[in-house]
Amino acid sequence: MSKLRVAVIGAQGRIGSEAVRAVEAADDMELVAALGRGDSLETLTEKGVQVAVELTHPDSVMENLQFCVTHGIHGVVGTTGWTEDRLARLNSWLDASPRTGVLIAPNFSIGAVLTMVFAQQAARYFESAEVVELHHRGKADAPSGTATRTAQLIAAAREEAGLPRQEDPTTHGLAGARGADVDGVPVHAVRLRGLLAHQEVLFGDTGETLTIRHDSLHHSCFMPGILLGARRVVDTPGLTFGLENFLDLG
Ligand SMILES: NC(=O)C1=CN([C@@H]2O[C@H](COP(=O)(O)OP(=O)(O)OC[C@H]3O[C@@H](n4cnc5c(N)ncnc54)[C@H](OP(=O)(O)O)[C@@H]3O)[C@@H](O)[C@H]2O)C=CC1
Ligand SMILES: O=C(O)C1=N[C@H](C(=O)O)C[C@H](O)C1
Repeated sequence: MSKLRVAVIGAQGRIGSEAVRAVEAADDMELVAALGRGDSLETLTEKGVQVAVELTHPDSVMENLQFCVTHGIHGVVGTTGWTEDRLARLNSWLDASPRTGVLIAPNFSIGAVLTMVFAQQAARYFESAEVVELHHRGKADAPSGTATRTAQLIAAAREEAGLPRQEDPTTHGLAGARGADVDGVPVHAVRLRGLLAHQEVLFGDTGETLTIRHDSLHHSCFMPGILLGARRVVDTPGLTFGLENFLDLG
């Protein structure tokens, strides 16, 4: 069987360099391009790339994906900073290229995906919920894509269960002290040298709290998810949001 022809965009970055090694080590894949800033996207078509793994920057991802989708190259996207407007633009490119698939994964690590699933399950049972995400000092976006997605899932689960929007009793405070409001769920972002990627989801009700914590300790934790995404996206046209869609979570 022929090997999947894969490119990594953002190949010199923290996660991109790890992805290059992971694709090179995968028996069923061939790394045919490793692009950094300033490299021509035409390389992707010249090398016959089937799947581009996009791990760059919120300022770069849209241009890269527009090129990929319009040239029928599938995308596995870890880059964060997604908004409704950006998703709508991506969907319009996909509509015009109906056989092309794009996976956007706010987080490729199994533990982080499970954190989101568990948070979604717990949300209906607690009066209050907040998210704290902690990352390395080099991160461009806040809150993280994972924390944003987690808060959105919690908010949706609360709404489905008929819970009211959380009321904030704060009447005196500094701007930002209560975090960012993501669909009514406060999200707090910490940036600290020495950290990689960590998240705590805090739930509280009368007389008890529940904390769900996940720690990414090395970029290798994202690699099985990236490889799975590359294998699955070629048979999954359109936009898939979240790695959980490619996992058999029951
Ligand atoms: N979904 C997930 O599981 C994960 C997602 N991420 C996300 O991945 C993204 C990258 O993170 P990280 O590796 O830490 O960031 P880095 O800054 O370490 O790496 C990004 C790399 O992309 C390069 N780059 C920027 N623009 C382009 C472009 N147009 N073409 C090619 N290369 C480009 C940068 O070059 P230069 O240095 O010149 O700017 C840099 O080498 C972030 O959005 C982060 O949130 C990270 C980890 C896990
Ligand atoms: O920038 C990072 O490092 C990470 N970004 C992703 C996010 O924004 O959620 C995934 C993980 O947290 C690492």
